[in-house]
Amino acid sequence: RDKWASGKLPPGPIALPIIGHLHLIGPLIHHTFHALSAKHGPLMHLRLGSISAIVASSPDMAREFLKTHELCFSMRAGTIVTNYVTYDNISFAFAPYGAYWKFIKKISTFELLGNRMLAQFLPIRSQELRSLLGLLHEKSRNRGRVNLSQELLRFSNNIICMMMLGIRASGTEGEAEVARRLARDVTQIFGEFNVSDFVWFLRKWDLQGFKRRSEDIRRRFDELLERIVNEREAVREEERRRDGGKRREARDFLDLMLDVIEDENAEIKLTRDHVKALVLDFFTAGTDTSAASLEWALSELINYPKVLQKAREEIDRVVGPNRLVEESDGPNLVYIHAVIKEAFRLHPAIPMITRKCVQECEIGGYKIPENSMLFVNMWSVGRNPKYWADPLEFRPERFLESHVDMKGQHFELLPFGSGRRICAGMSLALQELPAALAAVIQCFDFEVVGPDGEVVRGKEHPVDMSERQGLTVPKATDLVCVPVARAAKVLATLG
Ligand code: HEM
Repeated sequence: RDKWASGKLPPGPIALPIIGHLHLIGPLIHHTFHALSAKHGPLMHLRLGSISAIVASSPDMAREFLKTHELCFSMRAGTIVTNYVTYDNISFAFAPYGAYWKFIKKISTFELLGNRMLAQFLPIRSQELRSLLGLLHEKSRNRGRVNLSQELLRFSNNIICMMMLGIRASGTEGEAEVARRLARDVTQIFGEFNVSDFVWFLRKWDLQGFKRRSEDIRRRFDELLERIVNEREAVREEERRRDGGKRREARDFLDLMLDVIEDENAEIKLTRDHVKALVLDFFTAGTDTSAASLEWALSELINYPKVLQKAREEIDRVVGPNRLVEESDGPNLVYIHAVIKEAFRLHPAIPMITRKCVQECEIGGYKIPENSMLFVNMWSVGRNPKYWADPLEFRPERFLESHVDMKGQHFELLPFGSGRRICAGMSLALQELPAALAAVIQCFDFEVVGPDGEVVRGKEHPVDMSERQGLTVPKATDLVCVPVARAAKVLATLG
């Protein structure tokens, strides 16, 4: 409080005593911040109970915070729930910027999500894609319905589960299914507003039931992981006995991590809890984000048939009528990439990049207090007519002539964030997403099923585009469709 008294804070609405601006916060926080920044400008200060929050809503401000003053914002803003669920804050995404984070960053950049592993897991990604297309094909034979939101989630979760733990969903009660449900629960609860985080005298209270829910999530996750790690340790032991003590080549993330635990000379000593927290991290960071991004891109294509047609023309031109799109086609699918960028502009899976200020600094002539939470509202930037003509139109052409990429250097489009804390799974996502989207539209047309269970006919934009609250923002209502097969020769190759 003393610090706030000296130095000028960025502008913001008038605060109420004690709660500050908490009463203004709606369930979709990025919408609230978008509306408020339209009035108070691209650099705004809010008082959320006893916590100072800074909201940045322009490319220039994003650059100031994420690049110019990167080190002051190199930590993520954790909450009571994230601290607890991530095994008391030992995950990658919520770890403070320091030796542990650097160690994990190195492993994930060069080993787990490095080029070698991405290439090693290519057959898994292709297999999962084929399995998704196979299901759609099967349904298309008798005009069956498919909940695409769920199937896309299963697709991305299976890929992550295989990369992390070597498991995939084969039924409805398998371990990967449990992991999939957990991943959604985690991203949902991480993005909800817990008043106890902001009003100090409510810290001990659990007015909204967050404590109970997070305990339930951590217990379910812990049980699942204990089982998987125990089984894996038994297999490793057995293999070692059989192979005369020889260490086997790491097959997935879990193997890699167990190697580090056993390595007495490792730079950082990891425990089982670290491994669990890291697995949780990758599950939640990698599952929902990829699925939601595909869900939004596909929904926009269904709502904009001319764009869909253009995307297909490109696929037909680049890939031809006889084979399925592959990841290696990616660089030639220029329009598909523009579609992905346009979908990210309007629907960044993580709408706000959230960090914590670890050192007081001055930005735009204003004081940014230490410990304040930073929200860079990329959802808002993507919808601002100052930066985009007709921002609400889905028009991938705007990216065809532009130099804007998604790798954190162009601050008008930051779907994966920027700087040191940029998304660890960006390369994986940028390989997986275009190929998956292209393959789905190469093989199928979709008739949308509305909330009344009937196929929607004659409506200009048949897919409802409202958003669900959470750290990641998927569609509020599932995308349910009747798939209609269109590329017979390609489908025949699926077997
Ligand atoms: C379309 C897919 C994805 C999107 C849109 C996305 C987006 C993001 C964003 C916006 C951040 C915050 C970056 C920042 O603070 O600057 C992030 C962080 C992170 N992402 Fe992703 N992500 C995706 C897929 C993945 C995948 C597949 C994985 C892992 C397999 C992953 C792992 C992570 C991790 C570990 C972090 C935290 C990094 C850190 O704190 O240093 N993400 N992601």
